[in-house]
Amino acid sequence: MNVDLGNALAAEASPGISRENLERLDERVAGAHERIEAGIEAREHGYAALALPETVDTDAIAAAVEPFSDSEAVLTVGIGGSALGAATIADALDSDVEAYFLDNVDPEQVTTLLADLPLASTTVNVVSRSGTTAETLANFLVVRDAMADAGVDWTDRTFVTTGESGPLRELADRHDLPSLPVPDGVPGRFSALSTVGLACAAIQGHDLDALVAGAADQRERLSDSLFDSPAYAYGAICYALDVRGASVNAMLPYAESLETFAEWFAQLWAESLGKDGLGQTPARALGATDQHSQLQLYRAGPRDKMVTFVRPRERADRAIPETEFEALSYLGGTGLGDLLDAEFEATEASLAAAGRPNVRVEIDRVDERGLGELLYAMEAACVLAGELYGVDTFVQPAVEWGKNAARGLLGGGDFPEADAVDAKRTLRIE
Ligand SMILES: O=P(O)(O)OC[C@H]1O[C@](O)(CO)[C@@H](O)[C@@H]1O
Repeated sequence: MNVDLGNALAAEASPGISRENLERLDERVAGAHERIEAGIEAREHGYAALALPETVDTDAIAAAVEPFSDSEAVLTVGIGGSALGAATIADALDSDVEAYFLDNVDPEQVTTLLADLPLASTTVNVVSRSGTTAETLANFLVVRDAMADAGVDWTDRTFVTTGESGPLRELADRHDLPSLPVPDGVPGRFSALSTVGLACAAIQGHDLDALVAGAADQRERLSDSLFDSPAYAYGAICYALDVRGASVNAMLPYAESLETFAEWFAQLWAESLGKDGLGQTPARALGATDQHSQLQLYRAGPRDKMVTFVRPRERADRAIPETEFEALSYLGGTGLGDLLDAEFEATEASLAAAGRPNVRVEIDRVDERGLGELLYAMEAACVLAGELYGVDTFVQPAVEWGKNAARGLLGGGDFPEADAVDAKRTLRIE
C-alpha cells in the first residue's frame, strides 16, 4: 500500500501544503504517535482498535460460526459500524455465500428483502455492541417473525455478536445462541477487523488471517514520522488540507468493489472527527461513475475540497471487442480495466491541472490482504487526525439527542428532546 501526496503540495494545489510545513507538521506527528502507541499498549478505549492485529482471535471467530458452514446466505442485521465493516468486506470480495444487510428500517426494503431470502438456509448475523440500538433490535424482531412464518426455527439460524449485557446478550443467553463478544474498547466504526466485522466474513468463507495480515502490515508501519507511514501520511495530509480550507474529502475509489468502503470511511471520518466545531466532511463517490456526476463540482466549484483516489494496482480485466465504429476504434481491443485506469489517471491529472488537491492511495489488489491494509490504514489515519485536531476521536455524543427524541416519540420514555419535534417551526410550500 502507498499514499502519494504529490498533488496536495502547495506547488501543485490550492489549498495545499508546502513541503516545509509538511515537515513541520511531522514534528507533531511524532508526538501524536507517542500518544497513540501508549494508548495501544494500554488498550485504552478507542486506541485498542489499533491493537486488533495482535488481539483479534480469528480461530475463535471461525469456530464460533462453524455451525453455519451450510449457509446459502448470510443476513447481517446491524447499523453503523456494526454493519459497515462487514458490508465493506462482503462487497469487496467474492463468495458463494450471498451477503445481505439490513442496516435501515425502511419497511418496503425489509419486506422485499425478506421475500427474496432463502430463510431456511440463511444465517441471521445480529450485531450490536450496545445490544439496544432500536433499528437493529426492531429489524431482528421482524426477521425472527418472518423465519417463524417460513417454518424456520430462528434459534437454529441466528448468530449474535454483542456486548456483555443488554437485551441482545440476554436473548443470546436465554436461547443459547452461538455468539461472539464485541472487543473491549473498540468503537463500532473501528471494529471491521474484529468479531463485529469478521463473523460475516468467516461465514462467507473469506481468509480472516489474510485480512488481519494486511492490517498488521500497516500496524508495523506506524512510526514517529508520516514519511514512514502511509496511514499517518494520509491522516496528516487530510488534517493539513482541512485546516487550510479543504473542509470536504471526497472518497473516490476506482473499483466498484470498494463502493461500500467509501460508505464505511464516511462513518469513520465523520463520527470520529466531527466535534467541537471541527472535522472534515467525507463525501462518498465512485470512479469512473462520478466523473459524470460530481467531478464538475470538484474541479470547478469552491476550493473547499480534497479528493482521495483509491485504486488497486492490479485487477482482472475484461476485453472490449473490436468495433465497426471508426470513432470508437481506440476502445476496441483494449480492456475495461485499461479504460478505468486511464480515466483514473486522467481525472487525477485534471484536478491537478486545476490546482485542486488530491491524494492517491494504492493497494496491490482488492483481496483480503489489500482490504486489511486499507481498513487498518484508514483507522490509524483517523486516530492520528483526531490527535492533530485535538478532538475526542472515540465518542459520538451528538448522535444521542436524536435517539432520545425518536424514543420519546414512540413512547419509549420521557425525553425532552421529543418535545422539540412538536415545536418545529414550519414554512410549508404546497
Ligand atoms: O453497535 P451498536 O451499539 O448497535 O451501535 C451501532 C452504531 O450506532 C452508533 O453508536 C451511533 O449511534 C455508532 O457509533 C455505532 O456503530
